[in-house]
Amino acid sequence: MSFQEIPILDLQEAFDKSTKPQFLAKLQDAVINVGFLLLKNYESLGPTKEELEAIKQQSFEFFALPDNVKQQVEMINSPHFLGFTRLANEITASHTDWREQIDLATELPAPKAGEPLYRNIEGPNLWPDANEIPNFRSTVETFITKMTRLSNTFKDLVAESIGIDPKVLNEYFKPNQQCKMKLIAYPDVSQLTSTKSVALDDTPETNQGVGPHRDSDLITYIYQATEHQNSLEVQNFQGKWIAVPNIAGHLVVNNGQTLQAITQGVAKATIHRVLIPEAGSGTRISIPFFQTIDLDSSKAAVESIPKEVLALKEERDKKIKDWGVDTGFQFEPDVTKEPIGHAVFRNRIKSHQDVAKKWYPEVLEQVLREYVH
Ligand SMILES: O=C(O)CCC(=O)C(=O)O
Ligand SMILES: [Fe+2]
Repeated sequence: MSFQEIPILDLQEAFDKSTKPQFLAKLQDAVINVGFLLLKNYESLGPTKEELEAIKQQSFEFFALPDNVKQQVEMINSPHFLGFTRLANEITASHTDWREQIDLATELPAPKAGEPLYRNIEGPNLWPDANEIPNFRSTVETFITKMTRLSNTFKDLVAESIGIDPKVLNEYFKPNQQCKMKLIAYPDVSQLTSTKSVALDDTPETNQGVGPHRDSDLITYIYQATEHQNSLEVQNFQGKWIAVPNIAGHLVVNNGQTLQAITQGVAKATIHRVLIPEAGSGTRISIPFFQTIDLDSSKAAVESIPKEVLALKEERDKKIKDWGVDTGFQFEPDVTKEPIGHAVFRNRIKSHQDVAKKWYPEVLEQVLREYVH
């Protein structure tokens, strides 16, 4: 039977010699057989309770800003796919996502002319007007700093749990590695009655906050900031949707396709989705942080994975094959052909076609030819 619940891990167990083996065993099982876990007791590296509360407050403030203020930082103004996406203007799995969001990242300069196009994934943020929301930038930057620190340690533990020397993983990173994040607001269904879908002729009857997808990054860390339950769901390998419990102080951690690719498929990038919050439950705020690797990396998968670990992967995949469940089209990285940035860039183009039309019309055309709705 495929997983029926999301395992909970206590990060402090990793820092005590007597509990580390059991921590790594639980982590290995989560990474190979689930693709998701809940993480607690991470404050020594990650954000504190107060810092989480602060970013939640800034999210509410940001989404409450007048439309014209939010639209000053609309993603269409950024060749780096950073900035605000208005409600119902994003597509996943051929349907409208009933959410609004702002994409933010480690503050980096834009690439120079002549560099590969995909390096435009990196660049400066579009910060909302500080007169309107004065504490926004500093709160976001603190959050990025803390999450970067936590994720740097956590990826080493993930590597260790599947028998990879963490030093090998470090070769996929560069100094000042970009990390990305989003503040997302999912209005509850009662707030969506007069809203029109921008991208497609769709209605909230799809119940799609965000459609089924795999993340394309290395590892994602999600802070479910409001108390909504039964919103974020994970598809187990028999096709059953399992709700990710929302427990105060626990971060959701999940594998992305990059981790899957560089671990020879040992780590599974599990499909997940978000449902529209129930009427009267209020707007759901969620804050995912995406740990990414050097876009220029063409380094193939790690070779030095122990046989016992590869055997666990085979065992899992054999069952998935028998169950016959997998869905969704996405550009999957194939580092033997192109640097990882190639696939990441094309996934951004597919998700934000209006931005792509303005900045990369030719690549958009290619992407649309390869991708059938
Ligand atoms: O809203 C959430 O909790 C998760 C969102 C998500 O899966 C994503 O943006 O990739
Ligand atoms: Fe996701």
